[in-house]
Amino acid sequence: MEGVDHLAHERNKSEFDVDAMKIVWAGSPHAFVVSDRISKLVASDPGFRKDNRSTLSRKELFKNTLRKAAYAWKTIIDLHLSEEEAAKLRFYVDEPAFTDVHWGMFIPAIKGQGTEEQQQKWLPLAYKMQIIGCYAQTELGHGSNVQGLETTATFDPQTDEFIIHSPTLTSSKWWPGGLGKVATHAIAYALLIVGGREQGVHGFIVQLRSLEDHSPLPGMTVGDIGMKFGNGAYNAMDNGVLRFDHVRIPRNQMLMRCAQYTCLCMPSDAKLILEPCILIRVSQVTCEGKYKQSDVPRQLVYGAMLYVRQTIVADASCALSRAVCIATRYSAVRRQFGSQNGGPETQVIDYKTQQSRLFPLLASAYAFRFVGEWLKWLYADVTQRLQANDFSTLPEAHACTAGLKSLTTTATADGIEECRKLCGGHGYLCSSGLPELFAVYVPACTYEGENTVLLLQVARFLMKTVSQLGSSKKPVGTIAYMTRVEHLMQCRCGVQRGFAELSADLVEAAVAHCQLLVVSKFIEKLQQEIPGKGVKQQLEVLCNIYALFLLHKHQGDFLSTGCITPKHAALANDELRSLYSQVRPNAIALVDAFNYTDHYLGSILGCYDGNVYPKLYEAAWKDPLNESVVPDGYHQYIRPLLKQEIRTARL
Ligand SMILES: CC/C=C\C/C=C\C/C=C\CCCC(=O)SCCNC(=O)CCNC(=O)[C@H](O)C(C)(C)COP(=O)(O)OP(=O)(O)OC[C@H]1O[C@@H](n2cnc3c(N)ncnc32)[C@H](O)[C@@H]1OP(=O)(O)O
Ligand SMILES: Cc1cc2nc3c(=O)[nH]c(=O)nc-3n(C[C@H](O)[C@H](O)[C@H](O)COP(=O)(O)OP(=O)(O)OC[C@H]3O[C@@H](n4cnc5c(N)ncnc54)[C@H](O)[C@@H]3O)c2cc1C
Repeated sequence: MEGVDHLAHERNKSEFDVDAMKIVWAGSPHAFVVSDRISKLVASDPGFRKDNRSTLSRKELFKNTLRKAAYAWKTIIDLHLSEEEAAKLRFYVDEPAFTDVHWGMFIPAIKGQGTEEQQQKWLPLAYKMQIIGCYAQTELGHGSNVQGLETTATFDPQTDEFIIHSPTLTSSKWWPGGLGKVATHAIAYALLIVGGREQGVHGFIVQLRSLEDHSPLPGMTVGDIGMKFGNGAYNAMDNGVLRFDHVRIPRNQMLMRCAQYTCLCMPSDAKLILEPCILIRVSQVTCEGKYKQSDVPRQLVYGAMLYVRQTIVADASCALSRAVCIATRYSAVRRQFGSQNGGPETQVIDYKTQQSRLFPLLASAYAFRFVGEWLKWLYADVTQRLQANDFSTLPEAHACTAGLKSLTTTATADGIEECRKLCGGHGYLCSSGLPELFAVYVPACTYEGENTVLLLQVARFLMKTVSQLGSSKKPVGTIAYMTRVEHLMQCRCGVQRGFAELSADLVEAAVAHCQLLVVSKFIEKLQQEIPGKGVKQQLEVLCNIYALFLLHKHQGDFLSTGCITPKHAALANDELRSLYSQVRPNAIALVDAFNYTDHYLGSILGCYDGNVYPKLYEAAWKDPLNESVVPDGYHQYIRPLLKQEIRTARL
């Protein structure tokens, strides 16, 4: 019945202060208040409904997304929402759209790689959405290998312009979100060519479409790359294709914070030659044409990717927690087998197999939340250091963002699929919310750095650390523990056998390094002051589940390396079962702490009141296929089949 909480009996079992845990999950009392208010605002506004998405064609879906983006922007303006509140509104609207890339990549790239002048010119336009931006780096032929990008930006000293060109089919920009139909501007990454010399890949602000009639500007061939995985909401995103035909842009549209090309003061008869002049080191090119080679890492050009990767880790905890919330609530509602003397059947959440599959994912959602908080701090710290020309932590920041992005997105994608399976057949219904959540989420394992490619970066960082063991450069920060692997030094010559040869094993080592990072940050979180009755105790249980689940999963490695004995392994498994029993009475309260509205969850199986079956039944009849009792096509195809005369004796 409506209005009845079918999960009340579960909520009454809770042994901790759920409201206090909601604040821990949100990050602070302020963050909770903002999230709670904005999520309810979105949920209560029919303009943001999303329950009809699965019945729309791609063009209808896309147009509806444009409508929602415009409606969201109007809501932000009308309600005078802050940047924080606006970001929360876009989050709870929960619609993959061009705005994700505009706010999540285009603006951060200008902030991170634009000079002060460039920021002053372009950011006000972008913040007011008077231009809509996309991040055009990937090409048809290259995505992972950024240095292999083929788009060229050739400097023309005669006109003080860059000529942007797509020299080959494979140099076509391919995948950038928002590019296909909406973006008016792009940050296009291209190989800079100055005076015939290649100067590496840099970012350039390029206008794509007219601000008057939205038509592509001369020299631009641009469109959408077509339908993507499943029929999910990601098809509302216009990932595009773009070819440049000798498009000219002013020199001041090259993002120059990491590099600047200035005119040399040369005798008038000399050809103007431009050399990179890295502003950060204020290594101005002198009038005599002297240029001090700077040691600023060229990878500062990759700054936007560092930023997005750390946001993706936070996103992983959100996506995984959504799936776990659905599967946990449904596991408490669903009963199957186990009836005693005609009594109720057993809740599937009480089966040890269900607990052993579900509770590690619940623990992972919390673990990723906390490591995401730490990674946000690390990113802010490295950004501050860069301002002061301190590049010392940049390699570690790159390794951490790359590794944790890879680890958390893989675990989350796998976890969403596991949650679908934990819900049995009904998990395969769109009304469960899980198929769409999976379809929208899984590209996170690929975009912003393919996960294996990123783990190889972590492996490279670890091997570089090993190679420095014994030197005066002691490992610090997240690799400080490696001082305890001095024995690796002896086998260093083995390690030289070839990174490529060992890469599959090194990727596993990289995963282990990142798992250690997640566990250690969870432990550090528990060392903080955590208010609320029973809250810290619950988090300790979840931390132990996360760590012991990993120990169980990788038992072979721990045993074969002598890190644990078989006795330890047995004790760990026993403890894990005990921990599952401790979580069981608190499971519903632990997912309530995510504070998701039914609108945001978009799942009948995960609805707050647990009133699943009537809602499933009601939803079925809303499917367009049930608009007529006799389906279209019956008279044309089925009736002739049923009425056909059997002409051959054989049948
Ligand atoms: C939810 C997200 C929210 C908002 C986003 C909006 C919408 C969501 C939807 C989609 C977003 C996705 C958008 C995209 O996909 S954008 C395109 C992303 N593309 C990539 O990530 C490309 C991946 N490839 C790379 O990053 C690089 O090519 C590379 C693999 C790292 C190799 O680079 P390369 O130049 O060849 O360098 P190496 O020779 O491997 O290394 C040299 C040296 O540099 C160091 N390094 C590499 N990268 C970085 C970095 N980013 N920062 C700092 N340092 C870096 C590397 O460690 C090495 O150092 P050594 O000391 O070992 O020399
Ligand atoms: C939904 C979605 C949205 C996107 N949005 C954007 C966007 O807005 N802007 C943008 O610029 N791009 C975007 N991209 C593109 C995305 O960034 C790239 O697809 C991604 O970086 C992976 O690159 P790739 O496609 O070249 O993969 P590849 O590198 O071709 O990967 C193919 C396989 O090769 C393997 N591999 C590659 N190199 C190595 C190596 N050195 N050693 C071992 N194995 C290797 C990989 O592990 C993988 O298994 C998006 C992609 C998707 C799916």
